[in-house]
Amino acid sequence: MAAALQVLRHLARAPLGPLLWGGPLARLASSMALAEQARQLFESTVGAVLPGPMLQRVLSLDPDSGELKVRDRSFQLRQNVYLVGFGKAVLGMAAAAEELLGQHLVQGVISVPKGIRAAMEHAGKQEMLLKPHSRIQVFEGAEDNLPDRDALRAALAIRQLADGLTADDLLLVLISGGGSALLPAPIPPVTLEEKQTLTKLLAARGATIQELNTIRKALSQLKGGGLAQAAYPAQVVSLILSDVVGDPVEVIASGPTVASIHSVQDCLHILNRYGLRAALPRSVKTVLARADSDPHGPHTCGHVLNVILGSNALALAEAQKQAEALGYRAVVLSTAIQGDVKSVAQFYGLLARVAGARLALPGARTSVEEDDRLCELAADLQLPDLQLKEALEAVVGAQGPVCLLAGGEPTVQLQGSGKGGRNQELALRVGAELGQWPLGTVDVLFLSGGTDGQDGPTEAAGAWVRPELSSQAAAEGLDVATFLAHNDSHPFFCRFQGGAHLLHTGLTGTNVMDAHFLFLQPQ
Ligand SMILES: Nc1ncnc2c1ncn2[C@@H]1O[C@H](COP(=O)(O)OP(=O)(O)OP(=O)(O)O)[C@@H](O)[C@H]1O
Ligand SMILES: O=C(O)[C@H](O)CO
Repeated sequence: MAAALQVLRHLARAPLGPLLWGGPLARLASSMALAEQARQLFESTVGAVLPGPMLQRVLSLDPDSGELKVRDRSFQLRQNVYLVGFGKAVLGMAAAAEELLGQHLVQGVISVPKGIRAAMEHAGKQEMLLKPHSRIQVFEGAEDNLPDRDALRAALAIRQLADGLTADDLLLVLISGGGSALLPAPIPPVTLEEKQTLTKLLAARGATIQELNTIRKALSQLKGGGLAQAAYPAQVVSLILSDVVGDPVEVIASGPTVASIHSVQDCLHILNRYGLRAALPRSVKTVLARADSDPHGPHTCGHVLNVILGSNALALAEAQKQAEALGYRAVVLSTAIQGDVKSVAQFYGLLARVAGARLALPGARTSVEEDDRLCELAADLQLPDLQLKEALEAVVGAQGPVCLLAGGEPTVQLQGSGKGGRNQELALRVGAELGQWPLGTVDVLFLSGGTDGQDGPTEAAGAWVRPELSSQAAAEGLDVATFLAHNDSHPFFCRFQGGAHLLHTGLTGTNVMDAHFLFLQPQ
C-alpha cells in the first residue's frame, strides 16, 4: 500500500502524459495528478502578482539624483516622502517601497489584516516583512474583513499623518483590496458599529462592490477622495493593486484618492434596492442629508497620480503560460466574472458539458439547445470580455488536455447562517452541476480560489471538485443541497473526503480577486 502511494505521489508530481491515460490505476493517478496540477497552477497564479515585484515594475529611484520615476512621471525626492497604506497586500508593498526609498522615507503608517505578519513569518516570506527598525508603523485589524476598533485606530493615525503634510512633501499611498475595511473613519455621528452593520447587511443581500463602496464613501471621512483632500497641498502618488473587475480606481478600497462622483440620490437608490432605507439609523440619515447641502461640493484630486500596479489579468496571463508549459491548451475566458454565484455555477457546469463533448469527439456537437442555453447563460452574466467562442474553438482543435481560465468575483446572497466563502460555494455548486451531465470519456476538474488565500471568514482559499462530488458525498452521508441551502460550503468541504478538496495556501500577501480553472482531459 505504502509503495502504491509512493507511486501515486510520484505520478501526481510528474507532468501529464499519454502514459497516464487508460486503466483504473492510471485513471486514479491521472485524477491525483490533475488535482496536484490545479493546486500548483493556483500557486503560480498568485506568485505572478506578489506585491514586491509588481511595485518594482512601476517605481524606480535614481540614487544619485534622487529622482523617483513612477511610470512616465518624475518626482524629485529630498527626504520628503511619507507613506500610508491599507489592504491585504500592503505589508509586502510597504516592505518593497521602504527598501526602494531608503533615506528619503521619513515616516509611514499602514493598516493590514490581523495576523498577517505572523502568517508571513510562519511561511518564511521575509520579503513581505518590514525590517526591524522600519520607519513604518504597522496596525493590524479588520478581523474577518470587517472594520473594527483596531482598523479605526489605524485610520485615525493615517489621517493625522496626512493632515500634517505640506506642499514640499510627497505622500505615497499603497492601496489594495480589503482596504475599505482597514480604513474606517465614519463621519460623526455615524458610529463604527452602525457602519459595520450596514456594510454586513448590504453584503449579505448581495450588493455589488460598486454599490457597497458608494455607501461606504458617503459615510466616510477618508474614502471617496477624503484622504487626498487631507494630504493637500502635498503631492500624492497612489499605487493600486486592483481587486475589482475593470480596475476602477474610484471603487478599489472605496477610492480614498479619487474624487467621488456619487450623489445622495445614488446612495438612497442603493439602500432602497436592498430594502434598507426604512430601517436606517438616524445618524446615517443625518450624514446623508448634510452631504446633500455640503457647500464645498465634492473633493478635488488634481494633486494626485493614481496608478494601477497589477490585476487579475496579470495573474491569469501567468496561469495561461504555466498551463501551456504543462501541456494544456489554455484559454483565458474572462477576467470579469461577476454575478450571482448560482448563475456562474450553471454557466461553468454547462460549459464543461459542451466543451467536454467537443473534446471527446471533435467532429461531434452537443445539442443545439445546450449550445443556445450556454450562450443565454453567458449573456445573462454580461461579461464584457468573454472569449466563449474562442475557447470552444480551441477545445475542438486541442486534441489533448484543455484548461479554461477565468477570474473575477461572483456574489453570494446569504440565506443561511452557515460558514463559507464565494469560492467554496462556487466550487460546491459547480460540483453539483457537473454531476448532472454525462461527461463520458473526459476527466473534469474545477477549482475556485481567492488569490488572497482567505475565502470569506474561513482559513481555506477555496476548493476543487470533480463530477463525482455529489455521489461520493452521498456515500459519506453528506447531502450537497442541504449544505448549499445554508451557505455551509466550508463545513461540507472540511468533512468531504477528510478535507482533501480544500485549497489551503494561508494568507498570500496579495489580492487580485478569485481565479477559476476548468480542466478537461480526454481519458
Ligand atoms: N457562508 C458563506 N457562504 C458563502 N459566501 C459567504 C459566506 N459568508 C460570507 N460570504 C461571502 O464572502 C465574501 C467576503 O469574503 P472575503 O472576506 O474573502 O471578501 P473579499 O471580497 O475577498 O474581500 P476584499 O474584496 O475586501 O478583499 C462576501 O462576498 C460574502 O458574501
Ligand atoms: O476594500 C474594498 O473595498 C474591496 O476589496 C474592493 O477593493
